[in-house]
Amino acid sequence: MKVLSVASEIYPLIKTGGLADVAGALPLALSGRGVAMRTLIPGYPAVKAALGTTRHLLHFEDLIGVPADVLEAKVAGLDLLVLDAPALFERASGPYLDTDGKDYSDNWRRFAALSRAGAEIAWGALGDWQPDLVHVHDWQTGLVPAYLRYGERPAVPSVMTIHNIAFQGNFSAAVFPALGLPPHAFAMEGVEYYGQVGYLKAGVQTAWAVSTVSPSYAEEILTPEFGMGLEGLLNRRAFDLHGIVNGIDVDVWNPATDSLIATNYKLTDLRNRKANKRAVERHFGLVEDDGPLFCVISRLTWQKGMDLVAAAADDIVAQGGKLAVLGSGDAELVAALQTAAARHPGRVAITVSYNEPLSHLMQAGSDAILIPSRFEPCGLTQLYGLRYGCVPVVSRTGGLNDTVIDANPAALAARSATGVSFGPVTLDNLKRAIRRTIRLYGDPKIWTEIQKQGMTSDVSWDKSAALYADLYSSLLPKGEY
Ligand SMILES: Nc1ncnc2c1ncn2[C@@H]1O[C@H](COP(=O)(O)OP(=O)(O)O[C@H]2O[C@H](CO)[C@@H](O)[C@H](O)[C@H]2O)[C@@H](O)[C@H]1O
Repeated sequence: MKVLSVASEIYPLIKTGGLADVAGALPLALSGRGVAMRTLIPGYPAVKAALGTTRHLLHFEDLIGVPADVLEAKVAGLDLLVLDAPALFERASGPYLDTDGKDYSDNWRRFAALSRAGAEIAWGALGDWQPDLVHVHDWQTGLVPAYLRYGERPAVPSVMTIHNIAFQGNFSAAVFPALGLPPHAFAMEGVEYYGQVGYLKAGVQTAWAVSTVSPSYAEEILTPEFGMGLEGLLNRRAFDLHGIVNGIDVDVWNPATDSLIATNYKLTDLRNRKANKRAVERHFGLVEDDGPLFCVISRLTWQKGMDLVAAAADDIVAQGGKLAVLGSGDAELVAALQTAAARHPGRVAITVSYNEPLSHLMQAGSDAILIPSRFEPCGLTQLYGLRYGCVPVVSRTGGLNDTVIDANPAALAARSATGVSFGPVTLDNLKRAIRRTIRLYGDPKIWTEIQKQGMTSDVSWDKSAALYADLYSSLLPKGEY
């Protein structure tokens, strides 16, 4: 089966969050299941710099107002189609934001162009390669299924995956005429969304199937609390809505072979984690002792409950713990965490940056990772934590709920506990969960058991890749696959 994936970021070429990890891992996970996936991504400077040999496949004279080309390249086992449109993608700062941290004012055009190119390729523009199905991710590619639906060309099945419903890509109705959709597409059953053009809404409305990245989150987004305005439409599409939990690339994230950590270790020699703990403490300027070391690796946002982490820091320290934070994001939350660090030199520290190698070392050396998200479609850092024996302390929501087994008395007795979970998300409940974690840490036998149970839980893509392959097959003409 041939599948075109369209995504606005992909690991290891360009990454601002979990979407990149999934877009990069899924093609590899699916290749053993009879799915040949090619991924269309924008030609940002970082992407073009990583390409090596390319082949020119396609030229657009006017792709939503600009000329563009499609190049083919193979990088890190990925079969890439790169949309080379310098006017849209060659920018000095990140994929979505300018140097002041504001959305590029032409994001509507940039991602309409990506989507339009995806639709043209789906219709066979490459000539010798036409996909059987298109899989698109998040609002940046939400117009692909809409173009396919309104294109008056042969139907192509599509799957739209929601990684984060908080980002919806809503733009003024004034951009609609430039999108190249027929006038009747600007309607409730099309791309119109509360008087605007909604890219994610368009995708959810017009894709053949919709998925999100965990079963719990697929239930949650049917409610007003989590649906963020899309719950009505999602309820209408509930039969076509699937929750498939993310996996991780267990080769990239393997403590036994990871070259980004200080000392490699396996389940059988967890004592080697200590050298990594010392390395984390040194990096962050924390005192070197055996008290529990908590870490955070996250976008610093309200979604991720980072205000609560800042408020819980005093409690961690009062109980002999330490806290190392790696992240970037909202200035207010950065300031709150920096203030906590200033209150507790040597006990609380923050590195404000995006640092992939450091994130590996932190998973390898910290005792526990705090993830008190207010909503979490899946979450990947708890999966990395499980794989690295860094015990996840998570809120009971979305994918966190589906992937971490709380160390309650029953789970401890059954030897199935893999972390600590709490809910609802309040400061008191987070503090209670931290206290419980520190108590568990105080009993080395139980703690090691929790670590080992986490390290042996299946966080690979195996099961979920099979579910995606089944979902794709279910959309193709019967008997074809
Ligand atoms: N400062 C930093 N330095 C280095 N690495 C950092 C970092 N900050 C974050 N990361 C990394 O970025 C990724 C974040 O992925 P998450 O799944 O936790 O959240 P995100 O909200 O981005 O993804 C959305 O999409 C994913 C994919 O579906 C869902 O799991 C998730 O719930 C949803 O919100 C992880 O690989 C993490 O290690």
